[in-house]
Amino acid sequence: MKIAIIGTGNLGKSIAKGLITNNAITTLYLTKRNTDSISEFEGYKNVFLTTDNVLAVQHSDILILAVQPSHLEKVLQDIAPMITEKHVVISTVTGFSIPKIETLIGAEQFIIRAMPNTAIAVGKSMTCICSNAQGTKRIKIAQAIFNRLGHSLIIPESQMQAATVVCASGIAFWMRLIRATTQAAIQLGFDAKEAQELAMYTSEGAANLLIANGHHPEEEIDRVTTPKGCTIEGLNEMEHKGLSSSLIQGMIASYNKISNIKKEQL
Ligand SMILES: NC(=O)C1=CN([C@@H]2O[C@H](COP(=O)(O)OP(=O)(O)OC[C@H]3O[C@@H](n4cnc5c(N)ncnc54)[C@H](O)[C@@H]3O)[C@@H](O)[C@H]2O)C=CC1
Ligand SMILES: O=C(O)[C@@H]1CCC=N1
Repeated sequence: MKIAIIGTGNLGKSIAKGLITNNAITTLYLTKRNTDSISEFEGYKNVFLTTDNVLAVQHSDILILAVQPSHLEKVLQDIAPMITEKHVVISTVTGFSIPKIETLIGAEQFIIRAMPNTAIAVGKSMTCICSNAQGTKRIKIAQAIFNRLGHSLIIPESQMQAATVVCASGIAFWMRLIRATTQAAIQLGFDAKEAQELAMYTSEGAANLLIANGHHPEEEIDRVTTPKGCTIEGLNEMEHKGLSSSLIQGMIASYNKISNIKKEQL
C-alpha cells in the first residue's frame, strides 16, 4: 500500500511505527512542517520524509491525516486539487466532521474518519472507523489497515466523539491506572522496575481473559474474590473511595470537553 501520513506528530509517528514494523507499506510518505524531529524514520527502505504535503499526496493512495484540528482546514485546502479517485482519505482528527471535510474536498471523495490510539505503534490499537456515503466503498481497505495494527470497529459518525474518549484518551486513563498500581506495589515492597512489571503484565492478563473468554468482568472478579478474603476487602475499599464513579465522571468530563473544543472551532 502506498500510504502518506500528513502531520507526523505523536499519533502520526505511532502509526508510522506500526505500519513499518508490520510491513504494511509499499511506500510511506511522512510529512511535517519541520522533518528534523522525525529523522528516526530516515534510512527505512521506501519511507520518505518531506515538508511537502502535495508531493506526498501525489505519490500515495491512502492519505492518513493526523494534524491538530485547527490545522486541518488549511491542509485540506492545499491538497484538495491533488485528490483523485485513486485516493482514500482517512482523517484521525478529533472533532472535525465528515460533512466539514466534504465541503473542503468534495463529497465524491472516499472519506473515512478513524479514531486509533498510540498503541498502534505496537500493533495493538483499538480503532473506531466511519465513512461518508462514498467511503463505504473503500471502508474495507481502512479496516484491513487498522486490523493489521490492532482491532477495529465500524461505528456511526455520531459515536466518534465517545470513541475518542474511550479509545484514544483511554490510553492515558489506563496508563494512570497502571501507574497507580505500580505505586502501590512499591509501597508493598517491590522495587520500581519489578512493580511496573507486575502492574503491566497483570493488566495485560486481565484484558486477555476478557478477550479470550468473552466474559463480563464481574464473572472474572467472582473467580478471584475469596469470601472474607483480601480481594473483596480491597475492591470494596476502592469503591468506597469512588473508583468506578471517578473513572466514569472523568470520561464524561473528557467527552464534554470535546463538545466545547468543537464549538471553539466554529
Ligand atoms: N495523540 C493521540 O493519542 C491521538 C490524537 N488524535 C488526533 O490526531 C491529531 C494529531 O494529534 P497528535 O499527533 O497528538 O498531535 P501533534 O501536534 O503531536 O502532531 C501533529 C503534527 O502535525 C504537524 N503539522 C501541522 N501542520 C502541518 C502541515 N501543514 N503539514 C504537515 N504537518 C503539519 C505538526 O508539526 C505536528 O507534528 C489530532 O487531531 C488529534 O486530535 C486522535 C487519536 C489519538
Ligand atoms: O487529548 C486530545 O484532545 C487528543 C484526542 C484524543 C487523544 N488526544
